[in-house]
Amino acid sequence: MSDVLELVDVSVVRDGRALVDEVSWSVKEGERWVILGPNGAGKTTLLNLASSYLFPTTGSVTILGDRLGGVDVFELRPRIGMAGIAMAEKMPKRQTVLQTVLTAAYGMTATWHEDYDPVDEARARAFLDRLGMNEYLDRRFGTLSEGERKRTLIARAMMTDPELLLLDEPAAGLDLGGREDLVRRLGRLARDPYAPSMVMVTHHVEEIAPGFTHVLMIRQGKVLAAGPMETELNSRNLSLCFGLPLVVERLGDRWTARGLPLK
Ligand SMILES: Nc1ncnc2c1ncn2[C@@H]1O[C@H](COP(=O)(O)OP(=O)(O)OP(=O)(O)O)[C@@H](O)[C@H]1O
Repeated sequence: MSDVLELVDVSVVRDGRALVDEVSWSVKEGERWVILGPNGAGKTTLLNLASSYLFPTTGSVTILGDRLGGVDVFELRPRIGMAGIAMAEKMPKRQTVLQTVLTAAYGMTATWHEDYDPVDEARARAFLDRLGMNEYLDRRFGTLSEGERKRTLIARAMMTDPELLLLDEPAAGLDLGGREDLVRRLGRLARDPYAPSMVMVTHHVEEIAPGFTHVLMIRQGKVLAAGPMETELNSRNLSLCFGLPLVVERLGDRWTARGLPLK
């Protein structure tokens, strides 16, 4: 299996502080990673490196075989799908759901008056259908609920047929039903052998969909644990990661965690 993403001794330093501190991490083809860590740990900074929107201060980042610094990022970016809050903010609110997804095929966020290829439109409809959005095709993006927006942006991220899919807190802000609906859909995607390699940032182990294979835990920019979910996602690592005693349990193909009561 080849590396989809490889970070070697990567640091990102701002104002004399390492936001990401000598991180070495690799994602191989077909793996589905979860990044866990407390607020401010450096999770989004890692995704920004992985999506080529941020260059490291030191160390090397290789994405889909191309090393950052030696490649035209505008050729690399269409090969990476990204869905997250930063992307939601860039989307024109008056654009319809279908247009929001379709514009990704043309590397744009806004629609112009060019004619779209019917093949692209069919693909956009199919991705939206897979994410349960086929009733909303003509709705304006700005009128969608949080969950509907997140599902639209995941469909959008799939549109360029990416080799690497990056999801930044896809379930944040969703109610219980919305979260469970999204987890089911992400689980279907994660188990699809034709789906791209995936990296998902989350704060909650309950949001880990079945089919995710590996976990990276970071704290204060440093890697605390990285490897297969079965061995690395345990109470010891999670407690060290979040800085309080936690118990993590596996229930079937899902995970749950809780803090121990105060004495
Ligand atoms: N451009 C910047 N200059 C200085 N500090 C920054 C910059 N960007 C991010 N930071 C800081 O770097 C740290 C890591 O930020 P990052 O957004 O990667 O964390 P995170 O793990 O995604 O956090 P959260 O879970 O709260 O979203 C934070 O303390 C943040 O304030």
